[in-house]
Parts: sequence; structure tokens; C-alpha cells
Amino acid sequence: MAPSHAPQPLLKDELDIVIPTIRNLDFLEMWRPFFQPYHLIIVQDGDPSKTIRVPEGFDYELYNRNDINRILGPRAACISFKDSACRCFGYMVSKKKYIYTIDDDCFVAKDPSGKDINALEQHIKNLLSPSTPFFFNTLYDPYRDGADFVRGYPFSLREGVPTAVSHGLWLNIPDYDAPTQLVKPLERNNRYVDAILTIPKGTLFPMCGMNLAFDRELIGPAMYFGLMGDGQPIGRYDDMWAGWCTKLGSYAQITADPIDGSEQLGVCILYDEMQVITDHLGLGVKTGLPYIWHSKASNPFVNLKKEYNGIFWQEELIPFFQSTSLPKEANTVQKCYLELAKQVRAKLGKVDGYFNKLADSMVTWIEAWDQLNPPKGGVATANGALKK
Ligand SMILES: O=c1ccn([C@@H]2O[C@H](COP(=O)(O)OP(=O)(O)O[C@H]3O[C@@H](CO)[C@H](O)[C@H]3O)[C@@H](O)[C@H]2O)c(=O)[nH]1
Ligand SMILES: [Mn+2]
Repeated sequence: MAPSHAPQPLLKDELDIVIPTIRNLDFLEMWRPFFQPYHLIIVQDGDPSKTIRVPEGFDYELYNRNDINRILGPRAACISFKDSACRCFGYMVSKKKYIYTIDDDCFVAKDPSGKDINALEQHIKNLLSPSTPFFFNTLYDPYRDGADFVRGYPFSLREGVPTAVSHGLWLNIPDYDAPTQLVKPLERNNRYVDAILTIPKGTLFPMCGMNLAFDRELIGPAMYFGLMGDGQPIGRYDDMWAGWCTKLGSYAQITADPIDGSEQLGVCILYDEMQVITDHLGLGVKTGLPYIWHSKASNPFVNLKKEYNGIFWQEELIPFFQSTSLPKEANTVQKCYLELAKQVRAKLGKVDGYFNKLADSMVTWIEAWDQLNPPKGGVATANGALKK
């Protein structure tokens, strides 16, 4: 037990750590100094009859497929089986403001000085400091110690905007797709870049779920990791799908009512349960530090089988996301997401019938999210109805 004068770990009671696993949780021993004060939500994938041992001393809740089916009933169909996408169930059942998700083959990395990297602490700093999506700061994150806004950076934009997502990176095994893994089987990432960047507005990015944190109250309902894995024609695009939707969902382009003739930029953000589209404020997404040490290269041939449709379809998906805009009535994350599901069905259904199923799952996800996370003052009932 830490002495009472010891500083409390940042966001100790406001953050859950979500871990998808089809293996074991031995990796937690290495993370114990950093993770032990926090609550874990373990999503056990695969055979629910298998017992996953959680190392002593961790405060956790563990859900297997039987639990997911029991809690969500028919809506459980939107949670992937036999794919790391199952992790998003943990986002839904959490009651905390922040989420950190990490894979079970990711370990504590060392910085160039040889010091263990507390990835969780860095993610929290990233989320608690603003982002700068509207104007690029060439000296990287201006809010870090030892950095600032450079000359020519507009003072009107230096307040920055709330950060919704913190995307960490990986030393050793990088998150390459199967073709790249196949041609570069021995490549390891040994390059530690001491930088945190805000991803500019209107720019999509390939979000990896291996080492990721986000503000659940700002963007949680958009963090659906899609319908992947068992029974689906695609896998290992779970985090990519969520990243595209989330980045788009961060900016609800208001196509109506321009005030001064310019396009209003609006987002759906939650302020104290009030949902506000705010002009000129977006939600920031940061990438860069912290690094984790990724130890396991999954099998590139197995990955190729899972990914090939994603590699093919993404050439149509990216233009879809780049050209999508949301109506001004979409004034909550849930409404943004449901509008997006409509457009997925209308515009991607012709790419492949799978996208009709995915659009349905997106709607089911929001229904399940609202079932488990009723607005304050309402009580969720088993069938998802809201009891006042
Ligand atoms: O069927 C499954 C497979 C895996 N898991 C758990 O998910 C994570 C990631 O698994 P793994 O380390 O095998 O996969 P990678 O290729 O290294 O991961 C990258 O690809 C993404 C897949 O979408 C993933 O997010 C990336 O990090 C581990 O915790 C497995 O135990 C699972 O639950 N079910
Ligand atoms: Mn891995």
C-alpha cells in the first residue's frame, strides 16, 4: 500500500484499462507498477469455458462470450467473436471517463535513457492537454515541457481544443499489414521518436488499437470496433474502422447555415451531459509517445486471409469517409454515428453486402451503448428501454 503522502496515480478512479485476450495475462506482471492502482476490464475472447488467470493484486472485471450474450441479449451480435474487436465491449460496460486499451503481447518499453516508459501516464498527459488540429505547430506538441507555439502560430488558436484520442506507438514489432510483414519479416522498429503530434483536421489516420487511450465521454459511442472475425469476411480492420469513424465523428461538418459564408465546423461533444455543437472547436487526436514494446508478430499468412478484403475495400472506404458530411441535426456523438451508419448502408452497400450488415451492427452498437449507459436520471432496463 503506497504511503498516504505518495502522489495519487493520475485519474486513478476515472480510467479503466481494457484488455482483449485470447491468450493469458502474464504480461500484467511487467505492467504491475503502472497498472495496479487502476481497474481492469478484461474481455476474454474465444472459448468461454477456458479459465483466464488474472495475476493476484489487480482489481478487475472479466467478461467472456457467455457474459456478453447474457448482458446484451440479441444485441450481442454486434460484438465480434474471435477478433480483437471484442475489446469494444469493455468500452461499453465501463463507467469511467477515460479508457486505455492495450494488447496482451505489449510490454513496458524503455526510452533512450534506459528508463521504463509508463505508457499509461503519458497517455493521460496527452488526453489532459489540448490538441491543435486547426493549425500545425512545427515544434510538435506545444503543451509539453520545453516546447511552445512557434512564431507565426495564431494566438487565437493557442488555447487548442479538447483531446479525444491518444494513439501510442510500438517498438520492436510494428503494426504492419500482412503484405508488409511478408516482405519484411525481420524488420523491427528501433526508432524512438520523442514527439507527440496532433493529427490535422480533415486528415484520416490508421488507428491501431494496441496502445490506445481515449476520452469515453467525448467520443466513446464512436469507438465501435466493427463486426470482424468469426463469420465475417474481414478481420484486423477493427481499429481502422473505429479510427476512421472517430476522426470523422470528431468533426460534424455543418453544411447548412453558414454564418459568414464560410463553412461552419462543428463537433458533437458532451459538456456536463449537455450536448453542444460548437463552432470552430473540434476534438483532437494525438499520435506519437508513448511507446510500448510489442513482442508477438502474428502470423502474416493468417493475417493476409483476414485482411485481404480490408486492403482491397479501403481504397473505396477512404474516399467515402473523406467525402462524408453530417447534417446539423446530428448534435450528439450517437446521432452522428447513426447518421454515419445510414450513409454506410447507402454508399458502401454496393461495394459489398457486408457493409449492410456492418451498418446494422453500428445501429445495434448504439442501442446497446445507450442500454448500458442511459443518460443520467434514467435507469437501463434489460431490454434497453429507459425507465425514468
Ligand atoms: O481472435 C482474437 C485475436 C486476438 N485477440 C487479442 O487481441 C490482441 C491483439 O492480438 P494479436 O497480438 O495477436 O494481434 P496483432 O496482429 O499483434 O495486433 C494488431 O492487429 C490488430 C488486430 O485487429 C490489433 O489490435 C493490433 O494490435 C491481443 O490482446 C489478443 O489476445 C483476441 O481477443 N481475439
Ligand atoms: Mn500483437
